[in-house]
Amino acid sequence: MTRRGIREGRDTQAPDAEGFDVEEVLALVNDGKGPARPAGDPVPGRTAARTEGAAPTHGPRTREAAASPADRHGHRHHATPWPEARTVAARAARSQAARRAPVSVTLGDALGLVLAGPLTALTDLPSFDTSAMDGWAVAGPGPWRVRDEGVLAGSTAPEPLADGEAVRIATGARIPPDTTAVLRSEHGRTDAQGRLHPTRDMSHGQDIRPRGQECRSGDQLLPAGAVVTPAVLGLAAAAGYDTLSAVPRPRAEVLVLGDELLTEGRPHDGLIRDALGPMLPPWLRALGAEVVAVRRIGDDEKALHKAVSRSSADLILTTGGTASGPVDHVHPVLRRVGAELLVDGVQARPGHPMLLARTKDEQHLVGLPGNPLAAVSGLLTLAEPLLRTLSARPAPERYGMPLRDEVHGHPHDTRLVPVVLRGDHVVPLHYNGPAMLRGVAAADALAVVPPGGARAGQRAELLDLPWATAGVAACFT
Ligand SMILES: Nc1nc2c(c(=O)[nH]1)N[C@H]1C(S)=C(S)[C@@H](COP(=O)(O)OP(=O)(O)OC[C@H]3O[C@@H](n4cnc5c(N)ncnc54)[C@H](O)[C@@H]3O)O[C@H]1N2
Ligand code: MOO
Repeated sequence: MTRRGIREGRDTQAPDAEGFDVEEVLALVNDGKGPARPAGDPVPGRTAARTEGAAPTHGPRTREAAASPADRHGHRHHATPWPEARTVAARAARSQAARRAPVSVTLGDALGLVLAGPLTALTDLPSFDTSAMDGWAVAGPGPWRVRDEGVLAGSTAPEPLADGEAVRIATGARIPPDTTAVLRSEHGRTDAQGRLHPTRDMSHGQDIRPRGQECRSGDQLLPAGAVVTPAVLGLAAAAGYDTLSAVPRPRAEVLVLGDELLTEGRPHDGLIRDALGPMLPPWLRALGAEVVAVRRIGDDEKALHKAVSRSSADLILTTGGTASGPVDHVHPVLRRVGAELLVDGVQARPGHPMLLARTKDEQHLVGLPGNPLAAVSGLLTLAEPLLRTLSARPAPERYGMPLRDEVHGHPHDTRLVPVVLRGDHVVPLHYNGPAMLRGVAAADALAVVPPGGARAGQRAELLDLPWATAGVAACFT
């Protein structure tokens, strides 16, 4: 089923049946008659939207990763275009050094991983001739004499049948040698002498699943690179596997910067709650990572340097400190550790100060801006493609849907705007400012709005939020 198919299927249910009241969300929906307060978009793009017909498209760029040093006085001149930033991030971890060797994992631990080699059948499936129905195994044409003892699933090798003989058999039981067909229980009747008669025509081999019908031992069932889904776990178990060879989850470490952050209670005295510490670990797990640590570093350059230089994670994510404020320590620390800046600012709103650096041959760092929606933007722009490469996951199929409403654009930068799916359209949400999570918390996806904006009815590329497609339990456990 296509993504659209899934969507349409879901949308045919009354939204209220899911406990999700459209009216409740109207306060968030960008319908032009929404809250008096504007959407919180800080960019000077409101007039630019009127040039919507001329909105540039995201063509592929050939320029290699921006390796320029950080400029503490602004990012504009070397900021990477948004589509290119994603490509750079996806390619950054392709080197042998960045990849980890496959691991053997039990089926119970393999969900969501990617197969490091093909899944090859360890047995024929079915591994013996099997009854497809409850009924009788019969030999030759009826009527048949019925044996006293039946054959159940899991029972040892049954005795061969003689011509004119039948035996009670259960679905999944081994077919006795010389059986010619299985007669379904609803298609047979026993006469006064105890002889079994068919009540309808039957064909030779009917309702027998022959050994090897699905596969022969050694057949390739799935190629290397397949994602282990619940169905793959079932197939692997059926085919005889106890463990699978898989690409391990990349290890991610989160470093939360900022002296102003509280970990509990209400904001007070200029202090605010840390929104990223609780949000990032489950989201990173949904993107394929194993989160090895979340550390709170404050605004302490020494502590940040120590944490970065000691980390053995495949990916370090910092939050905050990417801009040019007095305590924005990410760039200085990257210089101190001799990191190579691959992306230093992205032409994206929110989140333009986001960055990607190679700290060691086998280690990368994604600097997420501190504003929470800007951090989400950095997560989806840089961390998602990088983790996808490291975990060998396939790139999701790109797709888009028409916007119900016009979305104002930034003159130069790509905007990522939280949207909800409603029928054949996506509806942009209010509260999409860089410091706000209210929009994205109600959203199904982020719409990619090209520089210059998008008209109502214009198709926008969508970045799925993992829980919108898979459900919270499926993607986070
Ligand atoms: N002179 C300039 N100042 C700023 C620019 C700029 O281009 N020039 N860009 C602005 C933009 S856009 C963003 S986004 C932020 C990025 O700032 P940083 O990455 O350095 O982040 P901080 O300054 O540390 O924090 C920004 C903001 O976010 C709050 N924050 C930080 N961490 C968290 C957290 N874990 N949970 C919730 N909120 C958090 C922090 O208190 C600040 O309010 O820079 C602009 N400035
Ligand atoms: O536009 Mo910033 O990058 O506030 O998020």
